[in-house]
Amino acid sequence: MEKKEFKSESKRLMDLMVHSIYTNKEIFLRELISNASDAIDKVYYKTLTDKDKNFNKDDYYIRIHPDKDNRTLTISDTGIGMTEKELEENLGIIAKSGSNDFKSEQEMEEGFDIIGKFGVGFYSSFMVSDKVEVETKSIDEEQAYLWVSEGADGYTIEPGELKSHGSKITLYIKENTEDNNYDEYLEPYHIQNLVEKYSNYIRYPIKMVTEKSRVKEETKDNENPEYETYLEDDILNSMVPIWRKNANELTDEDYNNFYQEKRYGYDAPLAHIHLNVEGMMSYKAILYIPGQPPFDYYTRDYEKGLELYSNGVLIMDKCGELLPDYFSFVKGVVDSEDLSLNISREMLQQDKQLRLISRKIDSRISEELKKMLANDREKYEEFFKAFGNQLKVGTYDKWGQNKDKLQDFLLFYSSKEGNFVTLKEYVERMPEDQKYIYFASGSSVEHIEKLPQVSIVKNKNYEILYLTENIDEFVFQTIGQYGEKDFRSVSSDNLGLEAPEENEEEENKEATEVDEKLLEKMKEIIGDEVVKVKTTGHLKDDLVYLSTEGDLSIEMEKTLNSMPQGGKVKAKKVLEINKNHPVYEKLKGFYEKDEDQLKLYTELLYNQARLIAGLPVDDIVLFTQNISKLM
Ligand SMILES: Nc1ncnc2c1ncn2[C@@H]1O[C@H](COP(=O)(O)OP(=O)(O)OP(=O)(O)O)[C@@H](O)[C@H]1O
Repeated sequence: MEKKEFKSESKRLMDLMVHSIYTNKEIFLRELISNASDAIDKVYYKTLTDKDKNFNKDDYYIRIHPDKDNRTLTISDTGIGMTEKELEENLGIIAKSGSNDFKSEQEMEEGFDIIGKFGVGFYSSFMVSDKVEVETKSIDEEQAYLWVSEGADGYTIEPGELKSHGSKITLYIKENTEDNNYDEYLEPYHIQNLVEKYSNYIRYPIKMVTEKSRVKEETKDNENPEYETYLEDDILNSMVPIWRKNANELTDEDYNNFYQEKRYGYDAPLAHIHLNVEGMMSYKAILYIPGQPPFDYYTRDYEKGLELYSNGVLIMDKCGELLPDYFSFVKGVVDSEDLSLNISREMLQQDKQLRLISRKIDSRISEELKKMLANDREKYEEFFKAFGNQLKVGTYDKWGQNKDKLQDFLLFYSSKEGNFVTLKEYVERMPEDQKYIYFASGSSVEHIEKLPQVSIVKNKNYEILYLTENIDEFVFQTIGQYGEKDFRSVSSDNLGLEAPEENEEEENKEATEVDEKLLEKMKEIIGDEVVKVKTTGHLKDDLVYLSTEGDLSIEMEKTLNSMPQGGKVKAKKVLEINKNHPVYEKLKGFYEKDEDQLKLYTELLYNQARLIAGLPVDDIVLFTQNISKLM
């Protein structure tokens, strides 16, 4: 029989599983049970939407069967099964391309937590097995198939023997090693514990035949009664959905386990919200704020939404209408008795009841975040690191219609304390004479810190917000004003600062005729790339920088021009020169006496300023030749 190869990335992942450094191997059972439960959900849904099919509750269950003699553990379900093509597509490739992102071998060795980040579902079974068989029959096909793999080498598919739809996964459990006791995955009591820990709220019965002991009926009146063992089919899980329970019956661990079981994320959630609403519209919901963004979160592939149940029946696994875009990271379930089972996507959009729920959800998430920001700053910063960009997008999205709501959730890095502050905190501690909320943009905090124009504002003892994300300046532009204070870039040609005291005299006698002519000449040399060349008395050691006139900053210019359809926008750049620097005196000396030197110096200064601003130098060879000339 032909052996097929896994697609290359799957092969790597498989290798990783087989030689797993991941200590939490037991999660394989949760993954397989969740897949089984999803497969039954799919049949259930099919029967609800297809009048010819009936769903008989007793026919749907998951069965676990450990067999110590053969060292196998079997997990079977009566779900939808897979066709041959689906087997190939689902188990031959890792559909979740995010797993492809896992980095170098070295990172793998260092314990790069790929499972924590992406989840590996079915493949996790190779952490505990030498060989895995999947026998499956699709509800839509007569023929069953058997998929077999011993790991990274590949897999085979041949006809199987199952007669009714569903899947049967057989794991050939590894032998014990020094570090790992694989035997326990064949122990019924251990399996029972794992199911309770990870899969307790799976909605279908998880059955296992267990051996029990009892007093023999005929000896029960004896002084020393005899015992006998017998087999009983047990249901291992409680099945009552967690959202139907009272919040006070549940612990954080229960909520976290449910989150894991539902595979909302593979991390621990930062917070959960349990809603139990009675009234015009009655519903229950559990919402989570995850700890980490899913691998595809900031891509187009990410689909927001909550699971929507109608009285315990899953009707949609990602109902986007329930969440505003700015909270698209939230995961969870909503279950309402008042929703119709046959609700369609189109109807959902206009559904008043759903809008009622979504408004409530929106306000509860806001409340939760406010609480976190006020009471647990560390956690909030962790949250913001993960999802802050989404809140920023939300602030400027839709013409800023949600800015008032979202602006207080934003954090920015502050020059003052070297940590993150809110706009409120910034404005509240502004000195009285400070006119603006100052910000500086650049690729990193380290880069921004060194900008000449930053030192100007810092010397005044004013706090500066450091913006390192492309979107940041657009957010400020959308917010416009905070606490009646305007935002002002430190690269603006008008910083609203008093003239430096020690230079006051200098400042006043400014702009002699020579100065003016010199600056005009320099502007002429540089050409249209700048709108002006001017002097500044605010710089200490630095010689030049580029400021801008008007609303469009250099950072915005970069961002806009890097977009796929980005046109050629141009910020109105101003070359600012430190008039107290000896080089400025030199320039004055060159004026009218040595035009070539003036040209050389001007071009060098302009290009230096471009480099400081993170802009490319047009003719880098000429630039270096010019430096060489001076040297
Ligand atoms: N017991 C099963 N019955 C039917 N289909 C299954 C079963 N197990 C897995 N599959 C199919 O194989 C696919 C891949 O499973 P896998 O566990 O690797 O990822 P997933 O469940 O899609 O993702 P994740 O585990 O990250 O949520 C599933 O999406 C499903 O279509």
